[in-house]
Amino acid sequence: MAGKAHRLSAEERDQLLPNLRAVGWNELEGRDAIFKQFHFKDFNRAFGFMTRVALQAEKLDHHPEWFNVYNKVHITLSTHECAGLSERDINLASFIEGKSLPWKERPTSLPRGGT
Ligand SMILES: C[C@H](O)[C@H](O)[C@H]1CNC2=NC(N)=NC(=O)C2=N1
Repeated sequence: MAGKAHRLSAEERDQLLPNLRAVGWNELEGRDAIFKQFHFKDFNRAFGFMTRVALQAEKLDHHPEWFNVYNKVHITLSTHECAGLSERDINLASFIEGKSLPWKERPTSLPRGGT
């Protein structure tokens, strides 16, 4: 991992977060982190998704906080090193939204607070 993580500036957030908000990521209240709920057809698809994200997380040396029950995966991204949102979180979220997901297995996101 090149360099130390720094918390995103207001300008960086203005530039980087709208794209992620548009696909269902939200900023948490009370913590500098982003959150999204994924909903898959079944456990196999949820776990396959988690496996792809896990392998990429290892590559990036940047890991999600997540929770899985059956076909639901809740993901929180934040950088412990700087106690907040950094570019690493944006990179991991971008991967999650893109290359990790074969088209057919793209999850549909749930509104926050959904079940
Ligand atoms: C030692 C190792 O580089 C660090 O603990 C990495 C691993 N994965 C990480 N993941 C996240 N989300 N934040 C970090 O600061 C972080 N740091």
